[in-house]
Amino acid sequence: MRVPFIKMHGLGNDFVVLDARERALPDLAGGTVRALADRRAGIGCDQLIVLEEDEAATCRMRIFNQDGGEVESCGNAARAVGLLLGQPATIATKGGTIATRPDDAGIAVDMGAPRFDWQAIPLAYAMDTAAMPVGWEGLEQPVAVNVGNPHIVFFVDDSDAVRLDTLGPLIETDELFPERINVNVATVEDRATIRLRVWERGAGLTRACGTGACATAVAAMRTGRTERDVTVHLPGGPLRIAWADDARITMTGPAAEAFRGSFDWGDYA
Ligand SMILES: N[C@@H](CCC[C@H](N)C(=O)O)C(=O)O
Repeated sequence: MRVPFIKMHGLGNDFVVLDARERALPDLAGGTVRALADRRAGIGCDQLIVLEEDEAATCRMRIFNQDGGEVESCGNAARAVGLLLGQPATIATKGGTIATRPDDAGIAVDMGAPRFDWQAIPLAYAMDTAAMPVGWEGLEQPVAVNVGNPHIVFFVDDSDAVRLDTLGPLIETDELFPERINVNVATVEDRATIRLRVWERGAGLTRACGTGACATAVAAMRTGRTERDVTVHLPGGPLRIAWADDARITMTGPAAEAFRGSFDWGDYA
């Protein structure tokens, strides 16, 4: 079976997008996702995205990390799919329904409302998620937030100096996080500007993470570090994040299509 795909990215966080709205795909096993996402032997991507029909929304977006696991949300993929859909659209995900619309700066996404309860992150046991009494080798007192998927945010003097390649996997898999976690290290440059690097659950270091930018901005706003409208600078470029009224988060930034191709399902099944 020949399957067409679209290679897309948001600030360098890249995706293989499969459109199963008109022609259903066979069941996606973790091994198939890993093989397709493999940068040496497969097509290569941080996340595999599958678009399906949805009864209530414009479409459903399923998100698979490079490690094969299916997850709840992906901010950069939301902008990429928003670009494909072209007009104001709603996208159902495991993490909730989000809304996209074209904007002068690319695609604007209504990402929904953040959650802060320890059970909603989720954490293994109760604690204050605004200043968690935990630490890993100098990274201390993080803020936890769920923006459809789980994030922990460390505010540090210089995010570029943090050994995220070794600390990221350690924290991601700590038993405090029953569903593992995305790890953000952020430096507040001023009250409207944040510098951010992200170790993504199931994908490792990426050029950008949209939900990481949302979680970090909300964590900074919630703890009084910034105003309610900030620019978050990731290695791949900037995203604008607003959280005006303690309700829904708006993320605005670019998305791009890189190329289209097709593959033989049997080569990866
Ligand atoms: N790259 C994404 C996030 C993808 C999912 C994440 N790794 C998770 O496991 O929750 C983004 O742009 O938000």
